[in-house]
Amino acid sequence: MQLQAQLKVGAALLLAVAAGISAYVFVGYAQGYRQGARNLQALTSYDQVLKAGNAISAERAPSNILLTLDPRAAQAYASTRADVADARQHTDAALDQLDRLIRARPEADSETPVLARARESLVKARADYDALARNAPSERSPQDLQTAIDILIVARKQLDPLIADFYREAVELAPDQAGTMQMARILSDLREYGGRLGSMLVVPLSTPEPIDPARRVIIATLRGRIDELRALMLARTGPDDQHDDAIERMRTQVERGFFGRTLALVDTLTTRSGTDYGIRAAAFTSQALPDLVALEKLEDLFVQRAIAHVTATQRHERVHMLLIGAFLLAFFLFLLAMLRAAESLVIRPLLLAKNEIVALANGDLRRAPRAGNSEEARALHDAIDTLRQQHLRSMQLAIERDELSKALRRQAHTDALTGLLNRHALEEITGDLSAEPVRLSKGRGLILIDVDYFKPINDEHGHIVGDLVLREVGGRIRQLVKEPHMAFRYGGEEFAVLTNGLSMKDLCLLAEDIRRAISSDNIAAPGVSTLIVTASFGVAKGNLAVLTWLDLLNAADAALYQAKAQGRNQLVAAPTPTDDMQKDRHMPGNVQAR
Ligand SMILES: Nc1nc2c(ncn2[C@@H]2O[C@H](COP(=O)(O)OP(=O)(O)OP(=O)(O)O)[C@@H](O)[C@H]2O)c(=O)[nH]1
Repeated sequence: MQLQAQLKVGAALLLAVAAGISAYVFVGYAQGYRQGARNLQALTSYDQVLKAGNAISAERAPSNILLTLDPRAAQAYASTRADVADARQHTDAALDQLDRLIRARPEADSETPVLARARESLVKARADYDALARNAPSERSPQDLQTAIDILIVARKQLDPLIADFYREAVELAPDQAGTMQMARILSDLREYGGRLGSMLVVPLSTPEPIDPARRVIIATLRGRIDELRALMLARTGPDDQHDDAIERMRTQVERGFFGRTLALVDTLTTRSGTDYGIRAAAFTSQALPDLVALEKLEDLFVQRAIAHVTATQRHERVHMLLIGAFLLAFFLFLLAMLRAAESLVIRPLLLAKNEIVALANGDLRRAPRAGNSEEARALHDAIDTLRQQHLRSMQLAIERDELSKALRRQAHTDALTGLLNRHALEEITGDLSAEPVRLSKGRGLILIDVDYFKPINDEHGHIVGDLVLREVGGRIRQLVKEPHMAFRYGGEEFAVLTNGLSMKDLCLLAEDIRRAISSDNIAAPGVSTLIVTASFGVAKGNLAVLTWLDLLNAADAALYQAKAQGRNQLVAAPTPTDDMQKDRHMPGNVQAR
């Protein structure tokens, strides 16, 4: 597999593993987050049902005060009526909000019957209150007053199952907040029992009349219940309880107000046997109300603390989910960057290096553009450069060797004295004449030239002059022999001209030109005034009788021999089958057929 593909597969595997681990952790946090959302919903419902309960409880205070007022005392009556209207509006809003929360829950599809019953009781209680309030105080029977008060208490009681349900649900979902929520419930109960306790005194105080035994039993029961709740509250407040300044301040206020002042007043009033209570119902209610409100506030502080805790946990889970997502994204980008870096730092330089090496092997010595700045890429390119230098050197060496061998060849084929090709060169063309005869191509012709009476020149003028004569004769031959014909020094004072494509007639004309060129001019030599040499020529051409190089040489040699024999300074053409018939007609000047 290619390195690039391997890297991609590796990166994909790494990404898959990272994604798997992240997904596992992410799912954990997501579950926590969802759980947090459910906890928050449960806590919000619990908070709202407590608020609704408190609202009904709170509605009692202005309603009870209204029952103590005379409609004719218009200002006080109207003001309290407005308070009642506000309280009712507050209760309705709280119940509506609770209704909405219940409907928003996945399991609920309509208003709970509990809530419907609470609303019914409220409607009825409010109607009773309103009917009573319209009458003059003297026309309000204590019995009717108590009935209206009781119905309002019943309305509040209707919510108890809902409070219990939501409390249980909230504790189950967020057990770590159980203590806080229990505190809230205790405070809510305290607020209700405190309110009911006050309501039990409204009729005796407003009539006024002595507290009847039945009412005393109820008051004693409520008082006992309040003490129990207080004990429970104190038991729940341990040294490990979370410290919270706002809660502590409110707790102190509750201790002093509700448990101190209000309960002491209730206890004082309930121990009276006559009707001289020393305080009117409205004043009593107004005095007790802030302490009941403090209970509500303390309860709310506890619920809000639990909600804040769950919200913080949920935010924490969300931050973790975002962090995991960011990590995955960063990891993906990192892998992508690594892949790109590997491609530009490793793969591209490798591919370019491969191409460069292939080009080098094919003889392309050009430098390729460099790729990759890594030390390894540079080292690779340096190595290729070294290879290129070596390749260049060996190519130069090969060229030099080639030129040298050409020069040697030339040297081996050149006669040092005349500069003409030597006999060895001729034999390269004609082959080894002593071995198997080599067939001659038809157009070939040969002129053998032998300087006449050369020995006497040597003898008379010395070898140096003899050499000079040979050089001059060779030069005059070269002047006349052009491509494709070739001139050779055949040996000693003998020369040869090898022709190609010439007819016998042209061959003889060439030989005659050479003969005249040799003999026509004086050869200048130091110490010699007149030096004219002649030469004899034997001319032969491939024909029906001359089929091999040996035949050609023998034929030319025989013709030369004849030219010598006939007096020298002439040329003799070797006979051909056709030549026999036409010899006299075509032979130029000094030419004779043998
Ligand atoms: N200076 C010189 N003389 C050479 C060279 N090669 C051969 N010779 C001489 O050439 C002479 C050839 O003489 P011969 O073969 O007798 O021929 P000739 O004197 O030319 O007489 P014919 O060919 O019969 O006309 C010899 O004396 C050789 O020594 C050479 O390279 N330089």
